[in-house]
Amino acid sequence: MAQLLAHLHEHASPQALALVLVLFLITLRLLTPASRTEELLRKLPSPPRKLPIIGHLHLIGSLPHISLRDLAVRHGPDLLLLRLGAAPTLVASSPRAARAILRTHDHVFASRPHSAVSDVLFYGSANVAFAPSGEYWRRTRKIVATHLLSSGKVRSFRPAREHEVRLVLARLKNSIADAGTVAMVDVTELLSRFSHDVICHAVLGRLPREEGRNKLFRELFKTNSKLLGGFNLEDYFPDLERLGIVRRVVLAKALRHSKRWDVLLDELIDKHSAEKAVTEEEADFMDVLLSVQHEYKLTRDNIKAILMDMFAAGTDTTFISLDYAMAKLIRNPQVMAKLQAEVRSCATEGKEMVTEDDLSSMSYLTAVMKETFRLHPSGSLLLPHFSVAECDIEGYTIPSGIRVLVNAWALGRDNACWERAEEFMPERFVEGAIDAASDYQGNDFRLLPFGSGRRMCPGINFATITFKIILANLLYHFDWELPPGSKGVDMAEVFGMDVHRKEKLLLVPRNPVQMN
Ligand code: HEM
Repeated sequence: MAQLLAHLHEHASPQALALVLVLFLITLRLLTPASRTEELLRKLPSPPRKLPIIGHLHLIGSLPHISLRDLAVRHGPDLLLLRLGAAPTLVASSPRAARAILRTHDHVFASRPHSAVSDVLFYGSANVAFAPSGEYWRRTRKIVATHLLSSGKVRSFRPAREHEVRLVLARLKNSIADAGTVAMVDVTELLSRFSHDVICHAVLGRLPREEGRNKLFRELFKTNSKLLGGFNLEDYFPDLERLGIVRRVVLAKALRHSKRWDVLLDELIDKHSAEKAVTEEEADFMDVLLSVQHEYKLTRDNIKAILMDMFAAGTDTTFISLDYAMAKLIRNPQVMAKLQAEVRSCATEGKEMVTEDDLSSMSYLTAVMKETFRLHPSGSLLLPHFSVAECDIEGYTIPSGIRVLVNAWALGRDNACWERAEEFMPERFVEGAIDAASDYQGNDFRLLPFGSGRRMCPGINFATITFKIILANLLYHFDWELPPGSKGVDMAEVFGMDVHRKEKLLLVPRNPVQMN
């Protein structure tokens, strides 16, 4: 069969190839008797209009977090089973269901489904984020949580973050000086570059900053996101992978791309190994990983996969949240004014910049951040989880081997959980308000931008301090407006690896008239 498909791929039209695949999959399905898994799945709430082969895939639009919320409202508000191709996928859309999956039965759902693209990009899914649960994942997660992203290590990167903030401020001041009249700034690009540079600094900070290296990382990472975020046929039709042509056809691009990463990471590891030892405070992520390599039995490929994870998990997520925050502030001038007043009140005369010491007294800044996470969690469906045993939830038995999505986006907008759920209202989180006690640390199952439980994001401290320090400084130093003639901020979204705004955020920064 594999040979036949390879032959067809060379010589036949795409339509003929598709027809052969469809016939093959139908035959395979008809020949397979209904299993216990299938019997359990049939009891779960599921939308009608399932089509042969593709199942419910046609019901998932270009913005899956929205389609899934709408399907849940109609057919399964807590749990909903979808047949996405050959991959049964359970969607949790209520705080109760999210709690059952991420807390009560966390040990059952803490694995990840297999992804052929991730296998290629991350040296056999040897990164933390896509590794299946088990001894390797526990070991690498421990390294990341205790050595790279512990609160002490995150604090030690304070000079690096403040350095990157200063570079952004200098760039903005130059744009204003150069423009003479109105300096239009691509804020989306500015924030994306900042988030990447902060991670590059943390990962490789000890090496001299080479011209163009961070840009190369940004380019490489963009392709990663496209490859991981796209519709990967083999994730929904695992039979195709077993036929062997997937590797040759579908994954060819991922293979070529992974070679570029491999060369770059090898070069950087060699440079680090050649340098003499550094103190604990000076050590960047690469130093730390090399220093624990033997203790944790890491191969060179393991180290590369973990390093790539830092870029993959830590850059777009942070910049997308910042981009939404700025967009929301522009659309809500009274919130912008209130936040700006708080940030500026911390400034003593002639203060060069807001520092991380100042942030602890800015409670409204924290409220704005929470509200941004509530409405726009960049990982709208978290990362997919995977069940490794049977377990009972809400009167249903969920079989082993099922993909599970938690719709964090839907939780944050649930009218039954939040007052005026669709409104950007940071006031809900300030002291004395109804949701003041709510946090994003995985304890409030209405607000899960970082997930909860064993697979919860280990980068929360890194992400939130990065978010606050740049936002506070952007508002401290500049007043922000839409460019003349602009019709407003377009909030249209695109779904990829993360959900993000489609259009660039173009704004005009102005030096404030007077600062108190
Ligand atoms: C605003 C920024 C961020 C958001 C919204 C975010 C969100 C998330 C989410 C939703 C998950 C998946 C949780 C699950 O599957 O249940 C995750 C996993 C992860 N994040 Fe973050 N993240 C952010 C920043 C970061 C940063 C800065 C880093 C590291 C530098 C990081 C490292 C990771 C890693 C390694 C995982 C995989 C954990 C595992 O599978 O065990 N994240 N993040």
